[in-house]
Amino acid sequence: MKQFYRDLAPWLKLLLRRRQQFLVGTLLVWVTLLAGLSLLGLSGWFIVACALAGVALAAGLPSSLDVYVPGGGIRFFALLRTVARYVERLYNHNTVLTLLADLRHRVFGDLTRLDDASLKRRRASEWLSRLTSDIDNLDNLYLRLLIPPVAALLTILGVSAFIAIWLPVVGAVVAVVLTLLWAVVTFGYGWLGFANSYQQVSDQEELRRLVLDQVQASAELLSYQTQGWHRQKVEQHEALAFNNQRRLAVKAAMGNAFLSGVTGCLLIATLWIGSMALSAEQVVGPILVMAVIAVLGINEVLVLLPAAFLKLGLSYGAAQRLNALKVNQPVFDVVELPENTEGLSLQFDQVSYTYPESVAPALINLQATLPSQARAVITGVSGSGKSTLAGLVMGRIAPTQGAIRVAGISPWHISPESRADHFALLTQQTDLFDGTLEENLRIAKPSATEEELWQALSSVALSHWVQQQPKQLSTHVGEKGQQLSGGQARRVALARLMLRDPKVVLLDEPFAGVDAETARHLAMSLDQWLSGRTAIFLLHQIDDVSLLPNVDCQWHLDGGRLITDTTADS
Ligand SMILES: Nc1ncnc2c1ncn2[C@@H]1O[C@H](COP(=O)(O)OP(=O)(O)OP(=O)(O)O)[C@@H](O)[C@H]1O
Repeated sequence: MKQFYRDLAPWLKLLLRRRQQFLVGTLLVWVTLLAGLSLLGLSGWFIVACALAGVALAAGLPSSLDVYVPGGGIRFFALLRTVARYVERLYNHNTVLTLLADLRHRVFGDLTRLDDASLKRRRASEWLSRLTSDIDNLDNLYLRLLIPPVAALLTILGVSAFIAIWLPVVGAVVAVVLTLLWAVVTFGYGWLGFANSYQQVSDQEELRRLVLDQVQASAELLSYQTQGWHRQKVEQHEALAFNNQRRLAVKAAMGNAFLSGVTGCLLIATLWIGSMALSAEQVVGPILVMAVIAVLGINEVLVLLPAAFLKLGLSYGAAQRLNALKVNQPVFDVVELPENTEGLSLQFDQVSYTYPESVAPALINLQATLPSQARAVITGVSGSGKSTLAGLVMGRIAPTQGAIRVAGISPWHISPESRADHFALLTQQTDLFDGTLEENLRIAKPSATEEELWQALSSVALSHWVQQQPKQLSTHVGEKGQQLSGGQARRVALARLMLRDPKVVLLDEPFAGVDAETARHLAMSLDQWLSGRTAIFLLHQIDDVSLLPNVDCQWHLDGGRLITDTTADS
């Protein structure tokens, strides 16, 4: 129970920061419910009173009835119910949208503070579901699990007190039975459906993952003729998830049946006790009818609670998953690198890095120094740790041991803005947006002139090709640059990088995917552009030394260890 509260507490605190809206929203729901019940009760009273007055007159007995006051009351409650419901919907929807914004802001903030290794541990679709369905489930906490039960309890107490004015015993019975019923359909049902609804969170995520795999990897599955095997996996999981949902639906149906059963019995009890009071002339007929109709209407107040509380596990599961985003988030003061620095030196001091959930370290005791404005080439076979090293230098992950320093400062501690200004990395994977060439280039420098864009394209031997395109700079590159060849897309990424003015540059396989002549062109452009910057080339092997002029250090990564004794002076 303690753990349950601890997991939900941060989100409840966030929701209750808007407690004023919560109170007004609850009050509006309460007024709407009371107006509805009052309308029902008063109408019942009025119809019976009219009928009795009519019967008395028909029997020749003197009888009178003031129809104006109750008639006015009925109109008042009818209007109040409509207006209160309208205002309540407007107000609570506004509150819910504000809360959604609060929640998204908080979760998005947590996501942006995650390091590369944590981000890579999950798929983009999983992060998306944190931002969408998990947040919606937490939002339900407010909309379905906080406001309705409070409004329902207040209504129960209000109706019981109202009945007790004429029928104290009935009022007491109604209060006790409905309060117990309220406890059962809230706490009891929360407990009853917890395991199933908690399971539903992971079921949905797993199902989404499997279906996405089925679609995304359809080409591979088709070529290996294994789409049936994978579809079977999806179907098996779907069946499990469906079973779980069915159990939850059965519980919800049983909950409603139980609720109707208890309120039905309460209605009979009210009628029975009230009839005894009527025959003892303690109460008049119309009042008894009003009490019975009020009890009848109370069903409406409670009817949504069982289904909402059966899904408590959904909100709890979502809270737990979102809480996990905060784990390992470091707390430190970020620093800025000086604006106009000439160059930045790099120092690795016994740096080791082990990925979370990995046993073997990816990098072991790296010891090296790269002076400011110097160039290094680091070679290493696939899996030797080159990308990990790049992630460390870029400050995307922090060393698990040792220290890495850029101009004496740990990159991990440098602000993201300052890092973006001073550091640049060309990764092996090309990330282009589904837009035009110009839009993709301007991401690096929105204020770039057209001349600068052409210059950058010319540096990567693409200007000629772009000039031949009908739309030139407005040529669409497609999603992830799919309308370009692999080599062209990488060159666009390189041109984008060259539009900036970073002091530390890391180039992961800059010559991959291009022919020998283009590679020479790139090497020449890079040589000029890298002058005055500190640079590291990350390569599997050196195929052509002439592509790497002016290299000061040549290092080799072997199984995560850096061998620095191969010094080149070209
Ligand atoms: N996100 C990750 N989680 C766990 N282990 C990882 C992760 N990324 C890389 N590794 C492991 O770390 C080691 C170094 O990987 P890294 O990607 O740095 O190698 P690399 O030299 O860049 O390889 P390549 O040339 O193929 O890109 C490998 O053993 C790899 O399995």
